Amino acid sequence: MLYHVFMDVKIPRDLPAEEAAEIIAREKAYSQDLQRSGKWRHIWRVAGQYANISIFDVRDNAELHEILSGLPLFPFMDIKVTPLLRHPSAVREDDS
Ligand SMILES: O=C(O)C[C@H]1C=CC(=O)O1
Repeated sequence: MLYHVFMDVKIPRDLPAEEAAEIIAREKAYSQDLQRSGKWRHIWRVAGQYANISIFDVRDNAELHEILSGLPLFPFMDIKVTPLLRHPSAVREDDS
């Protein structure tokens, strides 16, 4: 199943810089592993915001929840999930 996920990052200002940098480095490695696996299909920075729009291709809601709740930045993000399905007018074969 495909999911559109909006992640809005809100790192508290009083989090020590070293701790924040360590969490961000772990987040990057976690994200890149999932991108290489094909489960995290796309990630785009939202211009002007510390936020991203991502597309996940996972088995079901439970797998998506497991992945998102395992994000090192999970405690510091607002996340909105939109499940997607193929549009009946889509012509591209890879839109599913
Ligand atoms: O920077 C972000 O958008 C948050 C997060 C998502 C992947 C990653 O490496 O960082």
